[in-house]
Amino acid sequence: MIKAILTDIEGTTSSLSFVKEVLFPYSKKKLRDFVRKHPDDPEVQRILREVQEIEPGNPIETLLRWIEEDRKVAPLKELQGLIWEEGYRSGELKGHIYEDAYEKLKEWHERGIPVYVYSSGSVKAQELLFGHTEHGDLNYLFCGYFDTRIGNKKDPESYKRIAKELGLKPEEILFLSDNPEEIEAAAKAGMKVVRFAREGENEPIKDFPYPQVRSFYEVTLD
Ligand SMILES: CSCCC(=O)C(=O)COP(=O)(O)O
Ligand SMILES: [Mg+2]
Repeated sequence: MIKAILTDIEGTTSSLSFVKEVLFPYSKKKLRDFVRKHPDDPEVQRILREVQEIEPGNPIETLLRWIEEDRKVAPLKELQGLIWEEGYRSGELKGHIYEDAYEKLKEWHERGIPVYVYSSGSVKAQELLFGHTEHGDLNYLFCGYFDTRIGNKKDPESYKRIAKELGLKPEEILFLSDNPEEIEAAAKAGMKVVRFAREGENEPIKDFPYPQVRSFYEVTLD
């Protein structure tokens, strides 16, 4: 029996194009200035040090390249969260959520089914996105958030760790994602899984051994 739902963001609750064509370019455009304006901010300085530990050299150039390469690296994701915060607060950014995701998440919330988020975006970035949607602040729909600090999304161990943190068996959790490698990792850990192939974003994969849907309306908890 499913006791909790764990959902990805990009390509699942929210559109790929919002992340790739709005959020990523925004962080790329603002990164240099943001770092320059925060020379004494301990969090920014800690992030820059962590970047240099991963890759020695100029951390700003490294971060800009990582954005281009869509690297899911914790310090990049944390810095992006800080940069996006300014955009959300000024109203320049609005978090995207698909209508079907909004409706189904609301329904699950009303039925008392706990929903958690697991995204490569930092926890702060996740809360900002859902905190600034056209439906207002939707963070009440979620019981908790996980990012890559718990582990890589393509590693089955990350899903076992999440289940342990939630005090549940992996088979009691339903994981939703558009990424087939994440789906395979979660299934390997023992979770129930559903892959999202949203119209115009992803195609269903032929002979994929797990269920695939076009929207949240097709997700059932039996
Ligand atoms: C939290 S919004 C930004 C999403 C992001 O930075 C990203 O890399 C998307 O990762 P996901 O795991 O949600 O597909
Ligand atoms: Mg995704």
